[in-house]
Amino acid sequence: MSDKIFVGHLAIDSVLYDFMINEALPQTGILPERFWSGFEQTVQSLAPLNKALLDKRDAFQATLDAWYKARRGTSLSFEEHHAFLRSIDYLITPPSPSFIAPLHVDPEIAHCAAPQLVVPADNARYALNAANARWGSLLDVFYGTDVVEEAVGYEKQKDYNPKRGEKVFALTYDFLDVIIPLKQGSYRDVKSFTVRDKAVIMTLLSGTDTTLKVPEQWVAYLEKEGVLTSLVFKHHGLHVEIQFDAKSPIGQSNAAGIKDVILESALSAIQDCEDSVAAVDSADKVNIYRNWNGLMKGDLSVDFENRGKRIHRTLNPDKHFLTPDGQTLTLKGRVLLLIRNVGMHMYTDTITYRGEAIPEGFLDAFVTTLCAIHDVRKREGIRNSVEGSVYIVKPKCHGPEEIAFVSTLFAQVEEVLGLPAYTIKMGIMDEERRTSVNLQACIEAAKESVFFINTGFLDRTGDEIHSCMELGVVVPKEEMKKEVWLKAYEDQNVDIGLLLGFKGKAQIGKGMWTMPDAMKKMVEIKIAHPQAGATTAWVPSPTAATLHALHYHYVDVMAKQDELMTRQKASLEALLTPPLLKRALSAEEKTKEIENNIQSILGYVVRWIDQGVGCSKVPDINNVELMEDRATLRISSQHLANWLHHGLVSETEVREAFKKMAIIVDRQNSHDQQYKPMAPHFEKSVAFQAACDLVFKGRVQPNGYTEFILHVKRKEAKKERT
Ligand SMILES: CC(=O)SCCNC(=O)CCNC(=O)[C@H](O)C(C)(C)COP(=O)(O)OP(=O)(O)OC[C@H]1O[C@@H](n2cnc3c(N)ncnc32)[C@H](O)[C@@H]1OP(=O)(O)O
Ligand SMILES: O=CC(=O)O
Ligand SMILES: [Mg+2]
Repeated sequence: MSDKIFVGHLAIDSVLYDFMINEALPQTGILPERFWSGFEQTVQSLAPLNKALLDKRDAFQATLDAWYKARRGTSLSFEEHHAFLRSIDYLITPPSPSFIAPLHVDPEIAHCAAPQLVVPADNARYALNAANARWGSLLDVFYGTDVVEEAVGYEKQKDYNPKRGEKVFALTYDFLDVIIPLKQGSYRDVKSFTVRDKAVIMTLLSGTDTTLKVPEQWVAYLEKEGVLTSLVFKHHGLHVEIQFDAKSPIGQSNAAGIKDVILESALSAIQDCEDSVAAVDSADKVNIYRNWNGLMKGDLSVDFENRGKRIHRTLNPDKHFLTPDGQTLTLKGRVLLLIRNVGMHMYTDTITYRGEAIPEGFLDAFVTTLCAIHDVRKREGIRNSVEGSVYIVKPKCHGPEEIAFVSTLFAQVEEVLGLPAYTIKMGIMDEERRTSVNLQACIEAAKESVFFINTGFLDRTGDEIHSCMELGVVVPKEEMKKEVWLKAYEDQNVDIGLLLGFKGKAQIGKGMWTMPDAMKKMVEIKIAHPQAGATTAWVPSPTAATLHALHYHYVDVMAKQDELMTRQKASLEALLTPPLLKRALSAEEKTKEIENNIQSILGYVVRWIDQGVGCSKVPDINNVELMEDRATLRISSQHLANWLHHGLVSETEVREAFKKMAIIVDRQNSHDQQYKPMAPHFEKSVAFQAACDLVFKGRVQPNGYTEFILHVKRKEAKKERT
């Protein structure tokens, strides 16, 4: 138990206090007195409003529950449903469209279409890797993933497999031929690349010289001792670097001596303090803040061992090249970092005010912005936002009033920290039903600061199930993706973004790829995101970022957006069509669904509770590894809670399935020395109990959120260990 430091009416945990005084505040120009008094005033003035808005959420849900319950089993009329939602002000009249007007938005957000990486901010090794994920080797991601099948003879081996390498080069040449085409021939026919008279010349195996179809695509190069080592091209605003070293093992495998092809990959990355971390006390919060502070100062580093090798990881420097005219071209070595704060429903006792826990989002907003001042004030060295902005992603807001409230909070933070108005830009997660149905008004409420709208379809699915819990049984989880509300939701987000002038100013983003190892499938499917007009979409790893970057070369998103501006807008009727089951399920289908959900829940929760891991790869019932975080947990737990509530499955069946799947999850984790099995003493496993609570008490969790149960149980597990 750490000590409390008392400042005004605040009682601050000493772990946080020491971090603030010794690490975050120095060099920001903000005196501790100013920080704490501004913080206290904010809590005093805004915490009651925070609470009132949460009460309003509960009141809405109670009203929805009663109305839906009365209509259970009847066919829902859109007109009646619509009139009801209007009558209770759940649905408001959209304001007349007016363009957003954020200023000082970095080019990575405003002008480029590219992948967005998300990373748990509590893991310095991953957090640094994400910051450096701007550049990724195309050869490595083709070679190292299932994009190239491991057919006989083509397997990944301990040493380089040249046969697999040939396939990698074949795919690479195909890509280059499409996006940086030659006037004549193919990259596979090039025996040498040269820079001559401010032009790039490709000499083909036939002896013919050729160049680019569009010469302006070549933007820079590098030479070492008169030998060409690098050529840089630009396509759809993204850079592609071909590196040469004829003496390297890979360079020797091809006539032109190509050592690597490097793609500009993730242009932005979200350091996540929310759904992918397990942060339940001051030590956890400070760990996250310390990583973010190091990223903003530019001095975060980490030492670790990987496959017997010692690695010292720091932020990558910028890259420098020569333009054809002999000028220096500097390209950023790192992604633009954004930070996701927690939602309004989270409270923390890391600081108490007059003895009460405070909204954790207030603490996140103050501390993460304070840390970002280190970057905002920099003029040289390792910089994040060259425009001097701080990008906060705000999750789980319900409707325009809450967005307006967050704007007020951010304005207060700016005032206390002496920052110009709207230094803090807001990323709006469109991931709760009340936000989706009022999206235009939500954006209007943050029009001076909004830098993205993103369809967090995972939380949105959980909220869809919870919102209409009383209406009836929902479809199996997998079938949810085909439901009409989901398509309307995705389309509407793009429609409204375009209507309100996001093009060239802010991102229209799409959700996470949840199968981190299924890269071939991702390459086939995730092209749908830029095709739908999204300027970015989430990926779970740097490898996925490099592969998803291909899609932004194949699709001209800006042209796509122009095309979409005139399409028929998504309908509110479709958006408000609940995903109800309309057919009978076989006993086998039911069992499969229950067991699949329970395996995901247990596999995720056991690591959360016992080891504090907030994001995990967990195999589903078909052995496909899935990314699980609190949003996917919200879906699985709400889904089971719905089936239980409507008697589609019994409590006994679910309890038996929990025990059966716990044995399987224990087996899946048997390689982990730190793992504590749940079977056979289920009643003694805090993790097992937490997982059961999430389902059996799921229906009464506010908005179906999982964090209330998780936090209590994680604290209990931590206490057990001390
Ligand atoms: C609904 C939502 O809110 S989605 C947003 C929240 N979700 C996320 O943020 C997902 C982020 N991704 C992850 O956390 C991880 O990729 C997981 C948990 C899915 C898988 O992690 P692991 O099983 O450890 O991955 P795996 O073993 O395949 O790869 C590890 C390597 O990839 C890197 N890596 C994996 N994910 C990331 C990431 N998101 N950012 C940066 N690097 C990453 C690691 O640094 C490591 O490389 P290193 O050894 O050089 O450090
Ligand atoms: O935050 C993302 C989501 O899908 O939820
Ligand atoms: Mg979410």
